[in-house]
Amino acid sequence: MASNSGPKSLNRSQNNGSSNTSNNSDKQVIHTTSSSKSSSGHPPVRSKPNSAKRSVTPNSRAANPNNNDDSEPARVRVAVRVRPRDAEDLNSEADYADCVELQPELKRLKLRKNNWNADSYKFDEVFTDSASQRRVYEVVAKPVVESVINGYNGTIMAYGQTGTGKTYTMGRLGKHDPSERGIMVRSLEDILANTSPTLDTVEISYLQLYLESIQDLLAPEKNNIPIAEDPKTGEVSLPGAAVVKIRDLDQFLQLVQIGESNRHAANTKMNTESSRSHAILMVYIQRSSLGKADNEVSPQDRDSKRSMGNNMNTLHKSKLLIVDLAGSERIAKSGAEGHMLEETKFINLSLTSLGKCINALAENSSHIPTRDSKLTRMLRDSFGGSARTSLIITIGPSARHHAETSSTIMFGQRAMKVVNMLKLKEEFDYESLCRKLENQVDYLIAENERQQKIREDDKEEMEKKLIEYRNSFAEVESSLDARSQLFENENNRLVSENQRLLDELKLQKDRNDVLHDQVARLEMSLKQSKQNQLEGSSYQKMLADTTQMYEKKIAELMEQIEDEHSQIERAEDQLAKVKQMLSDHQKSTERQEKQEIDDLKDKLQKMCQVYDKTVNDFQSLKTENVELLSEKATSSEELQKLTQKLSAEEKQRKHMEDEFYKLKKMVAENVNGNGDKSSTMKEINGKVHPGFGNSLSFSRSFQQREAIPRVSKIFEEVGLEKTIAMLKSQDLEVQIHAVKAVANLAAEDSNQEKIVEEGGLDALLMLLGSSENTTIHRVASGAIANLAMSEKNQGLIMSKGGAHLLASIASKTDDPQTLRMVAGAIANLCGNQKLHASLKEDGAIKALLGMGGSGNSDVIAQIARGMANFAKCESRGTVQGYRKGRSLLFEDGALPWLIDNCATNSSSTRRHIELALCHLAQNDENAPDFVSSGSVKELMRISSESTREDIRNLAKKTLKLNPMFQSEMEC
Ligand SMILES: Nc1ncnc2c1ncn2[C@@H]1O[C@H](COP(=O)(O)OP(=O)(O)OP(=O)(O)O)[C@@H](O)[C@H]1O
Repeated sequence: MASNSGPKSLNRSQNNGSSNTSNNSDKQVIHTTSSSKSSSGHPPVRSKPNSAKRSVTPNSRAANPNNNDDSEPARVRVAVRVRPRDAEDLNSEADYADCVELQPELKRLKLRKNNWNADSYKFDEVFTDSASQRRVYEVVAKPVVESVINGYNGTIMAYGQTGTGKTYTMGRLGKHDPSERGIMVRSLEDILANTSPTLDTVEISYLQLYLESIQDLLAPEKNNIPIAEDPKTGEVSLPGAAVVKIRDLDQFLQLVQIGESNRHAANTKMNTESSRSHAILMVYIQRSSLGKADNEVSPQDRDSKRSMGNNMNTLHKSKLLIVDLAGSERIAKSGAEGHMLEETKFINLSLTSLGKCINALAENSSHIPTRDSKLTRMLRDSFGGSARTSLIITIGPSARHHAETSSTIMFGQRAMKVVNMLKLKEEFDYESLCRKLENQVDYLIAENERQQKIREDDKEEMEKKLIEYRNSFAEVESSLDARSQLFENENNRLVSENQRLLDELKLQKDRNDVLHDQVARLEMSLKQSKQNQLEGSSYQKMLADTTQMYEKKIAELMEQIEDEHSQIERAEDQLAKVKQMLSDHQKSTERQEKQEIDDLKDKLQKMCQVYDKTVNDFQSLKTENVELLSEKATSSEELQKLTQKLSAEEKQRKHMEDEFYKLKKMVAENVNGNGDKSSTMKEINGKVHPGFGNSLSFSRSFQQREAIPRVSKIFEEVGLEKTIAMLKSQDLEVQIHAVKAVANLAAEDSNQEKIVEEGGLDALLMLLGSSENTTIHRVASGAIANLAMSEKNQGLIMSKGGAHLLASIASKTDDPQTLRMVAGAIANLCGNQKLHASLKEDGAIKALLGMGGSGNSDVIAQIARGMANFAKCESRGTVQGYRKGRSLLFEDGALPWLIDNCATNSSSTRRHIELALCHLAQNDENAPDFVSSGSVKELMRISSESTREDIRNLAKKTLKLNPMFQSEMEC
């Protein structure tokens, strides 16, 4: 009930006109604002009357969809209840029909005006005399109770004539029969069931307003309790009243019982049990949002908590007033006198005042006379305020009280027009928050002190450890410095050592290659020597024949001398002696030569062994580079020893030659005395080739150890010209001896020019073309190979069809030695770029590659050398710009041959092949062949795996410069 001093906005009346007729009442509107509300228009409350366990409805606080600042309009709800007829009514044979006609299904009540006329009134509910206490509670009180539990203020009030059942409806305790329990008990039952005994608080005050004095029914000594009003909110409170916290329903029942006993009751004529005071039960509920799970707190509460920075305890404070008004009877009718009259006046005063306020509210008056009585002051919030209010008006059935009944009905009708604005009251629990913060501060202070103590205790220990750590760190640091320096020194040493080893390795490789070439040549010489050795017997025979021829000539001379100087016996004797001496010496020489040959054979055998050992050593050197130095030293030492031995042998041989010439000279001198015949010998000696007998290279000397004494005699006799002429001999044996002699001479550079001049080259080529003898082929090819080392001779060989002849020989034989010689000859020719086209045209390149089919490593080595020579010349020509076009080698299948043989075990051969590939790859016009044949991979392998750094660099450079190779590498 808002007063003029209260907020104007809270004064609302439903402007739907009068409801005293059925037509008007149909226009009434009941406002509902929440979909969660029950059918009665209020949020549901779970009722557990018989349950000892108290629980909170999870969503009970979500009833108000509006936020805290919004108000919700709610009209005062009014129900009418008719008391059953009592004994007096029965005695007077009063009938309802004489006064009211109930239409509960229509929620209407007809008040009979006379026998033919009645007024119909619409209420929110109409209870007949048979309505149960439970139903009345469910319909009238429970919605208000739910609202209060949810934080709104609420009022449930009974208004009616004395004896019509107000106290029965509101205050019945039902101690013996729970079904008899009235609204007070049932309300507390629901409140306790839906609040938390630990988090929420339920308290009550029980008062009566008697003679405009507020008395405390729980503390009767408290009388005339003043009403306090908050000037800002208009909140009414009774600070002097006892407030008792309710633990359970039994406690509440006891308290109410106590209060009832203290309630003043006076007999009146109308009702000896009549209540002469307004009884007011005030229930205070305080609910905390703390300690609840989010699903137990309404969204609004959660939002509110968040907006407060969380952890702020939100308190919902609400108040329920359950008012059992004193009876509203007429003074005259009640017959009250004296004190009772005074009571009645005050009762009527307060009720009249309440009626006026309600009328004013119903008529939307600007003045609400709330201050006219303490009752209206106390109920200020219940009518026109922020509380949800339900009013139950009680009427009797008797027509005798028609006027009171009518008055009561009209009171109820007017009350129905009052609309309150419900407002959720929420405040923060600063007290508990303060307590909590204080506790937290205490805890933090204690924790801080504890931590401080721990830190102080640890500080000294930490400082000690810090000093220790620093010392340790310094030690470690200096140790690290020392180790770092050590590592750096060691690293530098290793780097330089590595570089030195690399240099040494490179040197050793170079030496190895040189040595390998020497060994190859040595091997070739040895093989030739072997061959010569095999043919030694023929030379011996020839020597014997020669000797025999000399003896014959000597004999002839002697006969001539005898004929001419037969008389000179002394001379004959002397000659005989000389002859004897010569004979002896010849025999001796033969023995010596035989012995020499045997010795040379032994030495050759030993040398072969040394050679084999050297080869083995070199093989080991290839795989174990570490042993290279020692092995090479051994080999070199052995070779040096052999060279020295051979040199000694050569000296010995020369010595024997000199002795032999001396003897012959002596013979000659002794024969003719004046040396006339010596001219023949001189002539012979003069025809000896100037190079013959000169100091030769190691290999050359070695080859000639057996042959030279005999060959020298041949040349002494026939000379180079005749020897070359002997190449054309019909006698195969002579041809063979001659070709071998020429071949031996051709091995020496200084002899080559002379050989060519004397027609040796032509003769050799002729032999290649005409002879079918394998030895001739092999030896002649070898000789041509040697001659082909000279650029001048290369041109001659080619111009004389040498390449074609060599190719022809290659196609005829499968003798590896012959093939090796032929391949070597062609390989030498390949080193002359001017001859390339002819070589190709003459089939020499094809023949060269074809010889690889022999599988002989020596032949393959010569082919590889030829390819390298050819490719190198082409590359040089291309770079210098005098050559263009794709390599001539490719047409004869050189590239696949090179790729196929690239993995050879021979390092020398492999090096030649790698060189050939790299040179070929330098010509851009060869690149498509490389790409299409997949040979770029081999170039990539060479660039990273070749044992020769210069070849690796050449391959890298080639790959880098050619875009086709680059794109192929990216693929
Ligand atoms: N609905 C009811 N069912 C049965 N008995 C009832 C009912 N209503 C009232 N009574 C009985 O009627 C009598 C009067 O009721 P009650 O004392 O509650 O009236 P009242 O309106 O409170 O009167 P007063 O204003 O004088 O206090 C009581 O004996 C009560 O038990």
